[in-house]
Amino acid sequence: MNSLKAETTDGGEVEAIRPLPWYPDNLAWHSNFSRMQLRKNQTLERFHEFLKLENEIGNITRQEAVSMVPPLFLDVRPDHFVFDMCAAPGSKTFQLLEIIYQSTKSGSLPDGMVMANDLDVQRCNLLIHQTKRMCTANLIVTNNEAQHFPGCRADKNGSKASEMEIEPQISQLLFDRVLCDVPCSGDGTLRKAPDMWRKWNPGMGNGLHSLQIQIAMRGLSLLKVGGRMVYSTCSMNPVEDEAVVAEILRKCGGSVELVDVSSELPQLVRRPGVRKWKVRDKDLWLASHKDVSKFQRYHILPSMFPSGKSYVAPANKDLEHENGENAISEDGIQPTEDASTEDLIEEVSDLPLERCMRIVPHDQNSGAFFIAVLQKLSPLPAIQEKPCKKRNLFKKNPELQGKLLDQVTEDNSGLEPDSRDVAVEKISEAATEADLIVDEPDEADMEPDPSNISNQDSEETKALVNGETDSGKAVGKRKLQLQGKWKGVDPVLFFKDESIINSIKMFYGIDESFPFDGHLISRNSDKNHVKRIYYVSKSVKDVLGLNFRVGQQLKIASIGLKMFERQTSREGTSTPCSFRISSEGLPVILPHITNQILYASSVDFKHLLQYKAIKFADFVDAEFGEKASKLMMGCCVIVMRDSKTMLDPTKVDASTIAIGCWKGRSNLNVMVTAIDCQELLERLSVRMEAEKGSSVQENKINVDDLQLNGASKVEESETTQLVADA
Ligand SMILES: C[S@@+](CC[C@H](N)C(=O)[O-])C[C@H]1O[C@@H](n2cnc3c(N)ncnc32)[C@H](O)[C@@H]1O
Repeated sequence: MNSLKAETTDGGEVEAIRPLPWYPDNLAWHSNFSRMQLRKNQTLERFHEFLKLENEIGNITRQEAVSMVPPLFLDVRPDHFVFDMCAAPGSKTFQLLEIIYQSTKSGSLPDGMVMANDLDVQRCNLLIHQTKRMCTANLIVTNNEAQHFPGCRADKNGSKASEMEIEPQISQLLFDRVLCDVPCSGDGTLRKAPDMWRKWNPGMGNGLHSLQIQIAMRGLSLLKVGGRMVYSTCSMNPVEDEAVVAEILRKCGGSVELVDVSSELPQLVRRPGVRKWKVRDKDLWLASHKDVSKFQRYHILPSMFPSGKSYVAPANKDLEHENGENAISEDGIQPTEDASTEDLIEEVSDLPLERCMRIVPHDQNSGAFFIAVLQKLSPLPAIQEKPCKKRNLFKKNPELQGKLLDQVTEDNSGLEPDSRDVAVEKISEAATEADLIVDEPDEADMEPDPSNISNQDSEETKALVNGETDSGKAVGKRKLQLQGKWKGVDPVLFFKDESIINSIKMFYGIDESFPFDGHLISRNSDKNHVKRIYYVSKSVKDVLGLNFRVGQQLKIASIGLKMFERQTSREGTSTPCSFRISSEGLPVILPHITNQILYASSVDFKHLLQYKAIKFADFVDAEFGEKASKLMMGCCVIVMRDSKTMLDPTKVDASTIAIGCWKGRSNLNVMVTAIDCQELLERLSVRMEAEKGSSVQENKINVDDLQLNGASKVEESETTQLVADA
């Protein structure tokens, strides 16, 4: 750290890395070094290399500073079930997992979990890659439309689902916390993405407004009463921000509160949300829905304005020219192309939107972000709890349908002759805005009746966690789903092959305290060809035990922690257990392994990492070599001996260094990737130096200062941070 402080580049003082004042426990750091400086200066280059390595391993995450704010306002606890609705590429998901793991002892898993969802498959893959570094059994990654995220029903027949807190009337999985970081026009990133200056136009925000409302509403319907949801965008456009928040507050009619969080994170400089704004459509400023012409009416919605009020044009009154240019409102206000904003009478919202937060770049040298914290006070009005079907819209209100249809047909006299259907669709939208939807789920949305599921089916059904269906009649369809044949998604199956599970338990001497039952997952419906076995936490297991609604498949892209991998034996020898322990899973199962485990001196451990394979006779500690030669053929675990493990070998914690090896006929082979070996060697040299009591040499970065084994964050450039794995 001191060497970084002293560094000068290009003749000028370079500010050393510093903690972000608003991030709790100094866990986020900022640095002003440019990429050029990091490359040119030798000390900084080493620092850069260190950052890259630790980022790859998952000890540090580089991230936009303000992008880390929304999870902080979620007030997440380790036992929380958290839903990250639009999660890719996953920086906030990683942060949420870190918080959940914060006070969890090594070798045990937190009680909570994170469900991270994103619609975009490729971005989902980035998210999976990003969160893989966390090595967590408490994560489900899904690939669904957030606004139609499947609901699920509690299994009333005593499955684990019943242990979860489920609102009885709604009977679906509910979350303690929801992060709703919606897709937005992204103008808040203009500083770091100058390209945005050319691409941006106000239509981008207008086009996203409805989707943002739908996603936020779905988030609130999946939130527990008493739970918190954070709505955020990296846009400063009120149409995507305050207008969305105002509309959801109106729709929720008192069941949701916009929380005043002015006393939380006091060092974060923020500005209050706005209560008045105008809406831009192409080159027109619109102050109220009154100003909206009939041609604009289908993309400029009442909810975009501060009052949220809809003004339907009076019949037979032509409010604008045929070409739709200059709209004249009922008040006679005529916005023109060069209308100045002062000419228009502004609406002011009567909602406490000043409780929203606007973070602007020039306040604390960051990107821009909008954040609103919402709390669910009571169940939402029934109408909002389920996604609605437009075709059922007027089932209970044919009169209204007739009235609106007449009006639309009249209003749309200029439309193509066959556009009546389009018009009906538009009425549906208008009615949705006016909360006139009659919510009647059609058959495909009906919940399966658990009493229709036989015992055997029930087992099978529980085994299938990816898109269950059972109406009693639809067994054929369900069988197909059980085999995981639906498009593009691997099935998620509980792994129950007793012979394999027992061979693993016996071989590694896994003690009884380690819960296997129902925690193992495979993604291959052919039992004989299971290559990987994943481990899931109790929380994830419980979610999988729920019955997701018929027709609403939960598309699971990734789940749990890769714990065991099938290993064909080397040297043609047979081994009693065909599954090796994967590096990712090792920290979780390590405290429970009693066979095939040895403790090596730091010197021998270092040699293993350096040379990757060592003959038994070549170990410095001959006794260790002897013990290694007596291990069973196959996978084994080598732990680095330190003062703690010397006294009690079962005392492993976050600082314990262990690797998977292969015990062959004459040597031990390391089964760790090259990058992991490199990181472990770095860590080892720091540890060995510390043990020797010697101070760290000059010009060498003290990685402990940077909290190598967790917990530091450093900003690489103006807008990039490094977040450590807690
Ligand atoms: C602002 S980004 C999310 C950033 C993310 N929370 C993070 O911190 O890394 C918005 C994400 O929403 C996704 N998205 C867009 N439409 C969606 C939808 N209908 N349902 C779910 N995700 C959607 C996009 O693919 C994009 O990854």
